[in-house]
Amino acid sequence: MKREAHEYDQQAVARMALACLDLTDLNDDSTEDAVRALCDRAMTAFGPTAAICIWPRFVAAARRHLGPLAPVRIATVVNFPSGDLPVDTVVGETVGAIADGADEIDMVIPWRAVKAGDMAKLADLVSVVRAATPRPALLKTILETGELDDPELVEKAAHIALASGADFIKSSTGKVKVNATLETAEIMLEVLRQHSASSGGHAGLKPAGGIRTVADAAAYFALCERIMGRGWVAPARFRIGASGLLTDILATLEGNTAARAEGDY
Ligand SMILES: O=C[C@H](O)COP(=O)(O)O
Repeated sequence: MKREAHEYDQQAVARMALACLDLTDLNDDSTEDAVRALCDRAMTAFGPTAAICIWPRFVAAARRHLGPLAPVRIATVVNFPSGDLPVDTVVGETVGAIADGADEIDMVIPWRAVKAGDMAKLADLVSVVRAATPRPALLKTILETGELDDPELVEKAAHIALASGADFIKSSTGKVKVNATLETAEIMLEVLRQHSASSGGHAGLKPAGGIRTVADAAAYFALCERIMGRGWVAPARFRIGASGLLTDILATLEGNTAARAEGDY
C-alpha cells in the first residue's frame, strides 16, 4: 500500500536517514581540523553515518583519523565542481584518492559536453574512472541535473553513466543554483528501475544539495518506495549528500533515546 511521507514514523525516518547519510564538508575553506571534526561528528551516539564526503586533499588525514576499519566510509570528489577537467587529471585525482584511502569516488560528469550532445565524452570518462576505482570502491556519478536542466538529458545521462559502470547516480554538486529535487529524483529512479530490470544491476541514487530536514528525507524515502518498492532504501543503494541534515536527524533522535538502531521506517 502506498504511504505518504507524513505517514512514516519520524524516529524511524531519522534512523534510516542517518544510516544513508554522506555527511559532507566541501567548503572552499575546509581544513584538516574541520575534516577531523567531521569524522567525529559522523560517529554519532545513534550509530555512524554511511560516509563522510570531503575534498581529495583531506582523504589521507581522514583515513589516519578514522583508522583502517572505521564503519564510516570516506567519499571524495573528482572533476569537482566544474565537470570540465581533462581526463588525465580526473584519473590522477581518482588514483591518488584511492591510494590515500578513499572508499568512494563522487565524480562530476562532463555535463557541458552532454548538453552539447557529446555523449561519447560521458561514456569514456565514466569508463576510465571506473577502471581507476576498483571494486569494492564505489563510483558515484554527479549528473549536475540543475545545469542539464532538461528531463530527457537527465534520463539519457543517467542511462549512459550506469551502462558505463557507475554504481550510483548522484543529482548535484551542491554548488549550483538548482540542486536535488524530487522531480529529478523521480526521473533518476525510473532509470534505475529499468537498469535493474534489464541488467539485474544494483545501482543506487544519491540526491545531494539543499536537503536539510528529516521531513525532506521522508519525502525521498516515500518516492523511492513508490518507484522501487518497500525495503529498497538502504545504504548500499541510497545515500543523501548533505552538510546540514545531521543536526535535524540528531534533534529528532534525541527526542527518543530509546530509538532502535535499525528497522523499517
Ligand atoms: O554532495 C553534497 C552537497 O555538496 C551538499 O550540499 P548541502 O551543503 O546543500 O547539503
